[in-house]
Amino acid sequence: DEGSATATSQSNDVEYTIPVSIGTPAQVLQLDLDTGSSDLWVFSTETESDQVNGQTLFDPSQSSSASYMDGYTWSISYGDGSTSNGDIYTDVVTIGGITVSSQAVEQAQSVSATFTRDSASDGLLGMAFDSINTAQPSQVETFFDNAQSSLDSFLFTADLKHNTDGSYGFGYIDSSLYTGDITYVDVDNSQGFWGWTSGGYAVGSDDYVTTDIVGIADTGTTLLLLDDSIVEAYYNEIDGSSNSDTYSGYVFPCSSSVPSFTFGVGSTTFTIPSDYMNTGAVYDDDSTCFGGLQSSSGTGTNIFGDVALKSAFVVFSGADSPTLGWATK
Ligand SMILES: CN(C)c1ccc(C(=O)NN)cc1
Repeated sequence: DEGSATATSQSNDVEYTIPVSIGTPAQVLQLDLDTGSSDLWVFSTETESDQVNGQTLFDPSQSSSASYMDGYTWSISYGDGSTSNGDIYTDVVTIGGITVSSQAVEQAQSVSATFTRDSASDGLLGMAFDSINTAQPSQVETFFDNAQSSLDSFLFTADLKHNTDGSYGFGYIDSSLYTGDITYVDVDNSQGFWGWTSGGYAVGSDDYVTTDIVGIADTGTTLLLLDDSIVEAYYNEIDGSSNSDTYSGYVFPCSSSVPSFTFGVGSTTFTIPSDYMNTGAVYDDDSTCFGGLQSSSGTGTNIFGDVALKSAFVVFSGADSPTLGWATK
């Protein structure tokens, strides 16, 4: 099978959600497809009511195909400190026309305030590797893994876009979505992520710096998070920029010009346009803008999040030796 789903940009590309159909009759939830985690979890009728804020709730009692996984629980924490936990049902799940008849659907019984505040997302669709799934007493498989036998090719693609809707493809590569060749790089999934190594970077039109940048491709992280040395070199080029305690990151006057950012992919490079590198004004001062590139020292892992991914057409190829493909668009 081959399928695709619209990736809806939420709140100026903070996250991208896709419609996911769960249960019989179908209950459709908007989930954040997240290549940086491996739990499929949903807001549910089991979620503490004071932690719900407009999200659509999955109701397993209304699904004739839901089956309780007795004794199973899950509990996850993300790089930004967000957490959620609960119990687990299996049910039929369909995404972009691809159906998994018995998918573990983790029910949130409790979520942290960051998830409560995120009213645009009814949960997460983890698409990293099974080794980091948090289910107990034994791990459950991702939708991608469960769908492998029905996908024409064992891969999914991400075509995320700036301030507009893009798409995720499942089981095939839509050649109309990119230009030129796809450059494939090796993936190190030993930590459960789509880990890869970029060969270097350039700030604006400055010289390219050859240096290995070991990171992960993470659709569930908004920003590009890199080593302090690179981040400092970047903000040195923006007048009036500073690393703000108030806003927990690099900010600059919205009137300042902002350079593009180039990163290496195999023997080629990708350039993130200047306007992707400015996420806009901070919440309480419309003359202060927040940068799309921030330090990775908080998470300890370099993360090629949406700011980087939306500059390319990206293939997540999940064979035994997984690879990442990158193409311009
Ligand atoms: C609070 N929310 C919506 C989050 C969504 C995704 C993540 C994440 O680290 N994904 N790789 C963290 C938090």
